[in-house]
Amino acid sequence: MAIVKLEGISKKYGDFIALDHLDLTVEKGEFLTLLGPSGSGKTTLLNIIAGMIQPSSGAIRIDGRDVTNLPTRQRGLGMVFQNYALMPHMSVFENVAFPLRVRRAREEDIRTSVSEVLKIVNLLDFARRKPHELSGGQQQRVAIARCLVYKPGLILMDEPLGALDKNLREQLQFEIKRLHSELGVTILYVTHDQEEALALSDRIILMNNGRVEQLGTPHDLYFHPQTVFAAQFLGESNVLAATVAGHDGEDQILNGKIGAIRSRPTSIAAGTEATVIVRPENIRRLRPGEHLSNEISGDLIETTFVGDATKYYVKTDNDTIIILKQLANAIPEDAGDKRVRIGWAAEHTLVLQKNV
Ligand SMILES: Nc1ncnc2c1ncn2[C@@H]1O[C@H](COP(=O)(O)OP(=O)(O)OP(=O)(O)O)[C@@H](O)[C@H]1O
Repeated sequence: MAIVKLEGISKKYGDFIALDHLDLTVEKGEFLTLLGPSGSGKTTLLNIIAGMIQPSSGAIRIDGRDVTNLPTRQRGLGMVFQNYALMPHMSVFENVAFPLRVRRAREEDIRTSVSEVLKIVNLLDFARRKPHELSGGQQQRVAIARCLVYKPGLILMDEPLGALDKNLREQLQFEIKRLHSELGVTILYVTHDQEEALALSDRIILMNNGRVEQLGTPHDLYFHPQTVFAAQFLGESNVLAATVAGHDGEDQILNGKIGAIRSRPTSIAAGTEATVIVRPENIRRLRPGEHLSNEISGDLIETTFVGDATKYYVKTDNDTIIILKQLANAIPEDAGDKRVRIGWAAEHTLVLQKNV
């Protein structure tokens, strides 16, 4: 288990700033995910920690030791990448044994350790096969075993499941999560897949243009996004412009194009322009006689079935498109109507200062 500390890490390519003065502490035994769109700096950061890219400025400490100028092999970490990089002419056993042979381990210890990790990744019966005789998911498990075999305290994973289909990804996500809790190793994981980040991580760093947009638990990022970017990157959002008007009883009132919007009180002063965010899954189609703090009428212009849920696109009478999502088994009886009334509770209105 390792603690990683990054202090003021920047990386410039000519005039282009790929990473902008980044500070970060990865706690011992933590599963921390770097999430962000393509080009946001995730791989650059991981490669700087690995020692494969030199930062333009800043320092990296692993377990208190300044490793900024140390080569990769002296940093005491393991790496798993998207292209498994297995040696094609070697058996599964020999691929996994390789890091131990490089470290000149004893033959007997090699046999014990390799068998142990192959058992952990459920590949003991495949030890004699060559990589081309394995599926993509099995090959990736060999790559993970090869990393685990020398028991690094810190494992860096860059889109390790990127090449796999959805079912296999989910299966291996589960296995990686199990390995993490069983071995107590610190894992730094790169993905651009928000669902994967939410499913695996203790904390997520959301990256945007070489900077940390938000750092927090999956729950924090999903339920308390601090910026419109965060709200739109994790999950879906309806984003509406509004101005804080004042209070009515327990609610704060905002005025937007769709009319008055009710939220829980915030510290944003009356008269301030704000951005209102409402998650599609928090908006419901209302049955006759049913009421919520926020209600709007409109025309149902599109319905999309997405398997476990149905998405409705409603055009309000003031020409705003609102998306709502309901579990597939929760479709109201009047599902055929074009004219609909939709609503959400005040506690589901998220209010952000404008321009964040
Ligand atoms: N050697 C290089 N020279 C110039 N620019 C580079 C170099 N390597 C990376 N960049 C730029 O730095 C930025 C960050 O790249 P990086 O690979 O870290 O992004 P990423 O978030 O991992 O993206 P992806 O999800 O597509 O892998 C990108 O805009 C990229 O074009």
